[in-house]
Amino acid sequence: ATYDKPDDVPNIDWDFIIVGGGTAGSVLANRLSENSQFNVLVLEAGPTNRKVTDSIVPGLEGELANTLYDWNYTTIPQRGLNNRSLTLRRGHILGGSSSINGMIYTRGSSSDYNRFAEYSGDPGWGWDNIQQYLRKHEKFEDPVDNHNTTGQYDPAIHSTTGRVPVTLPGFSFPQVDRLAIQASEQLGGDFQYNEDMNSGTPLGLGWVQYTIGHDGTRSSAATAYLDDKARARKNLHIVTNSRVTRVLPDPNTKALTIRTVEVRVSETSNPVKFTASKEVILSGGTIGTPFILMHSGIANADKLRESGIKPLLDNRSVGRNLSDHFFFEVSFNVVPNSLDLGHWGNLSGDPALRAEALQIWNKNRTGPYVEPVPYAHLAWTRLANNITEKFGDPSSGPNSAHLEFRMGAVSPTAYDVIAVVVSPVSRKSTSNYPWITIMMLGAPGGTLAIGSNNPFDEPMIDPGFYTSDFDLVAAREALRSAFTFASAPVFQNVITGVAVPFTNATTDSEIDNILRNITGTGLHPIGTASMSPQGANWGVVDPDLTVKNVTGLRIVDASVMPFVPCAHPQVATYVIAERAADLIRSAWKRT
Ligand SMILES: Cc1cc2nc3c(=O)[nH]c(=O)nc-3n(C[C@H](O)[C@H](O)[C@H](O)COP(=O)(O)OP(=O)(O)OC[C@H]3O[C@@H](n4cnc5c(N)ncnc54)[C@H](O)[C@@H]3O)c2cc1C
Repeated sequence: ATYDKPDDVPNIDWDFIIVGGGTAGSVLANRLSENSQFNVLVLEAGPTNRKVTDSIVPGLEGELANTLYDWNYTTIPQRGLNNRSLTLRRGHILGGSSSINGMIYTRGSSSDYNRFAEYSGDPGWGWDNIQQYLRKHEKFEDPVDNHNTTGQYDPAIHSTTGRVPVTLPGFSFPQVDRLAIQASEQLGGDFQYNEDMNSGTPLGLGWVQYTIGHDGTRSSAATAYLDDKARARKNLHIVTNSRVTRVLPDPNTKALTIRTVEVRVSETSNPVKFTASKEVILSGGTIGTPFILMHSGIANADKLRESGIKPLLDNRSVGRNLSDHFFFEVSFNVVPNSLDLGHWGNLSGDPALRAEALQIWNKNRTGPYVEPVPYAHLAWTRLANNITEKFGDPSSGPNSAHLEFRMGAVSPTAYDVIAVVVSPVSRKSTSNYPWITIMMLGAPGGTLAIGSNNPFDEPMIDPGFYTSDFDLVAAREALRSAFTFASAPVFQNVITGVAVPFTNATTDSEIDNILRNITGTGLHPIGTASMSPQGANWGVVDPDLTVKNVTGLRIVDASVMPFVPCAHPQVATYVIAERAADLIRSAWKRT
């Protein structure tokens, strides 16, 4: 059943309460309620995903920014970015960020998962073991336009029996696609063709895959895991517009036990409480989960006291270790009419064309709106060894990338350039948890946005881009690689030169200043409630994702990843949630 306010929820003995019906939360809701013995309650702060056209139509993804469906976070001014603040979008809707994201489907490298396993001491997070969860999660389908996909992906490594529809681009500019493939053939090396970047070895250039179905609609955790069949289960109850402000301790137990949540619809509404007999599972995401923990008194006790919050448990890792990707765009001017974009050349700039694209999508689910901005190819590359030797290697191993390039004849603002979007994988410091980035509870000498103890205040988010030498060196190298790509002979009669703002930049310091002015967040923050080995005195959760030194509380979302994978992280999030469901079910089978 679904409800749109907590007051309507019937009085039931809950086994599990899931906080956040986002990417991971929706997976858990489905998998745990497969057992009809378990009563499952999902509390989601945002509204329903149903009938939200901008979420359903892939081409309208950009329209979701800064709406009711977005938490609309802003980072604190970034020292490394000439003091600019960045917008940090997060889904505020059933399905969470999977309902508003860019739908790019990338698994990362095998060593990304093997590093999770080694770091946590649990081989279950390794690449071999997660294959079963990839199979449960993915449902590969033919692309919308039914084109011949031979050589564009490797069917042997994809599942057609999971829940989330995934496909290849179903709308393309064939001439532009040929240019990318020819450039790959001509350049080889970093840009050599990789038939399927989701094999565990992502390096090279290949075709992008999307969480979009054969029917040309977005597949999200909500559409795939909270479908009509799941919603009809008598033991699954989903309530939207319900913001969890705190989790509360059981006053009757000696050891810290947390199975109660406090919910408020608005800042002025009365709190409503729900209690689970088995577990409360936090799936509020990389920002939402540590935010709830902090307001509940689980974080650095000194910082909590400074904010007027009574500490329950002193855990200095909560909210730290945030890692994200950063990105910038490099555009190249082209010879007029050298790109064959047919009718759609000015899609992003012409409202009439956009209306037409939507009309076509509505009529038969085809046309340019079957995709977000149509980048047909991605490339994943590594930095040179002399750089990683000097600055350390933030990647998980030699088959893992440092840089991602998204290439196409499109940029978010124009279709008449060759655009290469570059996402260097951000630096991850080598020691444990030094990279504080959600500084909700105070930077040294700073003031706090939640010093008021008000869970409706904004968190202070600090991704810390370009505060280490590595970041700028990596970004400069990424820019050089983009130039290398554009120098492929196949572009000789197409590209006339790099566009603004890089046109006249020659020295490192000029380039650095531009990078500081244009770099944004890749929208991939992870790690603020990271897993660590069982019994470690750092980290937030054990490898089974139970919160350290607390009974009854688990965390399942992107915040538990100790490292950001060399990938857009939704697949890793889905996989973590699928495995977590197994861990939870087996934990409660034994009792
Ligand atoms: C605009 C955008 C584009 C992206 N593009 C891509 C992409 O193309 N490919 C890719 O792989 N990844 C992409 N990502 C990242 C990816 O979507 C996320 O990493 C992933 O979905 C995170 O899943 P999660 O379960 O951790 O959090 P979320 O999916 O964000 O779920 C958290 C849920 O908890 C709810 N919540 C939070 N706090 C509370 C509270 N106090 N009470 C109740 N509910 C609460 C939220 O409303 C939300 O529904 C993108 C993200 C964004 C925002």
